[in-house]
This record gives sequence, structure tokens and C-alpha cells, in this order.
Amino acid sequence: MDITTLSCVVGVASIFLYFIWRFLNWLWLKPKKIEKFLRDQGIKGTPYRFLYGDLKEMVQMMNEAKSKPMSLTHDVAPRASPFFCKAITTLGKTCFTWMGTKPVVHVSEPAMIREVLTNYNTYQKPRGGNPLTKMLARGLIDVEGDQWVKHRKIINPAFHMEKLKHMIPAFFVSCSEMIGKWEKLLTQESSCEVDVWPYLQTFTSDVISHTAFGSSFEEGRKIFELQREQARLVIKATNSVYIPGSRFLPTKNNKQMKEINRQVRDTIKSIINKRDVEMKAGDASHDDLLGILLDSNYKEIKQKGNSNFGLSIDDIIEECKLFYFAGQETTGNMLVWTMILLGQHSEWQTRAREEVLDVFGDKKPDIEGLSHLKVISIIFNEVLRLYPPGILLRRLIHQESKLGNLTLPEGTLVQINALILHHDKDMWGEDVNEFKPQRFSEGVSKVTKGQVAYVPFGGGPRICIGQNFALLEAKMALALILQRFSFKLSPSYSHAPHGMPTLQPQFGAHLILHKL
Ligand code: HEM
Repeated sequence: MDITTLSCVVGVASIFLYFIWRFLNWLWLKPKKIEKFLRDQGIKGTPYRFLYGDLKEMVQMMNEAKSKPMSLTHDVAPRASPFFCKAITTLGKTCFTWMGTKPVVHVSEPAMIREVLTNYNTYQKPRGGNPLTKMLARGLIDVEGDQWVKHRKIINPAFHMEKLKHMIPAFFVSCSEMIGKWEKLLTQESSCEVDVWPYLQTFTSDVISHTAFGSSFEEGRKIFELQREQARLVIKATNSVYIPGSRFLPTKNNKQMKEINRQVRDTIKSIINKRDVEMKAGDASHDDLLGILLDSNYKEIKQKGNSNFGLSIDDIIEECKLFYFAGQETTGNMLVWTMILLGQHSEWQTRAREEVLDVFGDKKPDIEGLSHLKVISIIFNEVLRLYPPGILLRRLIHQESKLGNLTLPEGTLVQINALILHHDKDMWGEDVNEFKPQRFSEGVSKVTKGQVAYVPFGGGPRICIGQNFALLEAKMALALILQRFSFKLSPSYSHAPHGMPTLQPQFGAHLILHKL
């Protein structure tokens, strides 16, 4: 072998060994080093297991929990979040587990939670993992730093109370349609059993279709159906370890997801183009989310004199997709748990109805009255405590950071388990698993003693932008329902809160509706 061939062979072998070493480092050496680093600081955690970390056990425990309903109590964390619940009970409130090769540090101390939620530049939304999840929605939820500031500033006006006022008719119309369907079921008898869950899902998706796209409501509906299918495919894809590059393989799942993505984008693009033509023709200031967003974007660009300061068409498409993803299922879940809980706790249903009849009689609810519903507000607070739609918040750190007295290595995921936190006896007292809306009668900060321990809408600068929208929509729906029906849990209701991806009733919400 001559010297040139030899150096070629040595070169290729070195490159090969380098990649083998990197691969091993990623798969084994680095996680084991991090595990020791965390243990040396006195936190307990699960041992790192090759490639999967705790993924297999997580899926197995979830499947086991899902296999049967639970008794009718509000101690729901062990069923809805079984793996994390067990980890925190056995390893301590601050502990670590593994998401594949990434360490997940669980934080429960209010001071630490405040730090994580406030310091949004250090604690960023997780990136990496399975890039196919990005097909679901990007937008505001997926940007950081200056980009996030820009997006949030432009989108904020769409959720101002002043603008939300204009959404009230859409809330009313969509809810009246749902109530009309229930009334039809009750034409023969004064009461009957209804699984209200699918109706509430249709209601919240219709609301988004109406409020996001106004007159283009039908196209909005089509987008929603596609997004729902996309969510199903994404969950399927994320339930296994992601092998880098596998998203480019022409598998059935990948092809379907790409096709849905294309259809959703094309539909939103055509709505935006139509608006553009209308705007140029001087026709149209639309009071829907898209119209306000386009207007706010236009003003920002005009004020700064440069289109770089605004959102691109692609950005706007992603924001519209995000409205569905972030706003439909969450609000539907909140409403379904409210109906289930009021079906179970009839004394609170009566109090809520009395308040509604007091404020509106049998008239159509208006924004003024909705803003003054005190009993309903504390009921929602308690429902969101016991059954928060988002059961956990996750962040990723990109450089070694101090959190309380811990040093967290780069690449650590930090997890706030909202569901478990809301069921923590040390914070809420012995009656933590009881439905007691009165605990919120003097406001959230009184009951949490000013600590960050109640996070149904997240917290800090990245708190849910749609919080007021959701609460107003839910108040309208509940007020209209209470004006027309009383309801109780049906004997066929199976209590089965399930946490993937948001907290929902796995076997539906069977109630006996009674026409008033
Ligand atoms: C009961 C209903 C809702 C609940 C429980 C809820 C919950 C949350 C939570 C927990 C977060 C923070 C996530 C994190 O920090 O990682 C969040 C963020 C967000 N939510 Fe909601 N949400 C609801 C309704 C809505 C609605 C109706 C919309 C829009 C139509 C919406 C849009 C968003 C957006 C865009 C963000 C990202 C904010 C940012 O990163 O700046 N949400 N939501």
C-alpha cells in the first residue's frame, strides 16, 4: 500500500471513528454523564436507559391506565399522568426522568416555577424531537426572543377585550346551534341521555372557524377537520423514538401528513388572498381574528416603514393554524369538565343557574353581564384547577443554567406538571381533591398566597394569549345551557380523564339533559 492510499484509509477510518464516537456520546456517554451530574447535586431520578430513556415505561403505564375507568373522584393525576405522578411520589417533587436521551427535570417549587415562566429567553419552548410535530402548528408558540416579541406584539390586538366584544355574536350563534340540536333530541320527552362531548367539540371548532375567518366560515370548517386528522397522525408519530431523517421516508403516515399540510396551507392562503383583494378594493375591515391580524400587521409595517418588521404570509398561515390547535380543544375540554362537574355537584349547578337568571333572565347574554358572572368564574377556576386542559408545561435550556440551587446542563428539559401541581395537598390543603369553587371566592392569588402554583393558562410573558377569549366563549356557552337545561351525570357515564395530548374524558360525557 503506498503512502497516499494509506493516508486515505487512515483519514476515512478517523472520520468513521469520529462519527461512531459522536453517536455513542449522544446515545450513552452524555446521558450517563448528565445523570451523574444531577445525582451529585442531590436530586433523585430514574436511571438512563439506552435510547428510549423512560419512553417505553411511560407508554406502558399510560396504556394500562387507559384500559379501565376510575372511580368518580377528582384524584385524577395517577390516571391521566401516571408515569410523572409515580416519579414525583417516589423520587421527590424536584426530580429527573428521561425523554429518550434528554433529561427532564421536574420542578414543583413555586419560586422555581416563577423563574422558569418569567425568564423566557433561558427557558424556551422545546425544539428538536420529531420535526413532524411542526406540521401541526408553529406561529407564536414556536418562536423565541425578538421574533416572539414581534409576533406577540402584532397578534395581541386580536385578543383585546375591545375586539373580543365583536366575537360575542359568533359565540352566540355557534352555541345556539348546539342547543338547537339538544332541543331536537328532547322533542318527544322532557329528558334524555346525551354524550355532550362531541357537541362541545363541534361548538368550539365552529367558534374558531367563525371568529378566525368570519365570512369564510365554511373553508374554516374544512381546515379544522384537516387539522384534527393531522393531530391524530402527529400523536402516532411522536409515540415512538424519532430517528433523524425518517420524516423524509415515503411512509404512509409521512405522505398523509404532508398532503394534509399542503391542503391546510392552500386553503388559508386562498382566504388571505381574497382578503387582500378586498382590502385593496377598499372594501373591508373584518372584525375576525384574521382581519385584525392582517390590519395590525399592516400598521406595524407602515409605522416601521419596512416589511421586515411585519409577519410574512407564511407566518400568518401558521398563526391561523395555531388558533385551531391552541384554542379549540382546550376550550372544549374546559367546558366538558364543567358540565361533568356540575352534573355531579348539583348544588353548584343551581347556584350558577340562579346567577345567570339573575343577570340575564331568559334574555340573550351580553358582554356586560358575562363580565359580571362571579359564581361561574369561580366554578371555572376550580374546574381548571382539578382538570387543567394542558397537563404539563415544558421548556428547554440551550446552555448550562442555574435554577434555585440547581445547575442544569445544556439540553435539559424543564417540566412543570400543572395537573400534579394543582392536586398538591401541601399547597391546596387536605380537601385538595374536592370540588370547592368557594376556595377561589377571594381571587386566585389569595388562595395561592401569591405563589405560582396555579397555571391552567401558563404564566409569565408567554401566558396564554387566548385566555379572555376562552373564558368569554365558555361563559356564553354555560349561560345559554343553564338557561335552558338542567343536567346530571348519567348512570352510563364512565369517569376516565385521559391526558393525551390534552385532558379529556376518554369515554365521553354522558349526561341526562332535562329541558327547563
Ligand atoms: C380553556 C382554554 C385554554 C387553555 C386552558 C389554554 C392554555 C394555554 C397554556 C397553558 C399556554 C402556555 C403554554 C406554555 O407556556 O407552554 C397557552 C398558550 C397559548 N394559547 Fe392558550 N389556552 C386556552 C385557550 C386558547 C385560545 C382560545 C387561544 C386562541 C384562539 C389560545 C392561544 C394560545 C397561544 C397562541 C399561546 C402561545 C402564547 C405564547 O407563546 O406567547 N389559547 N395556552
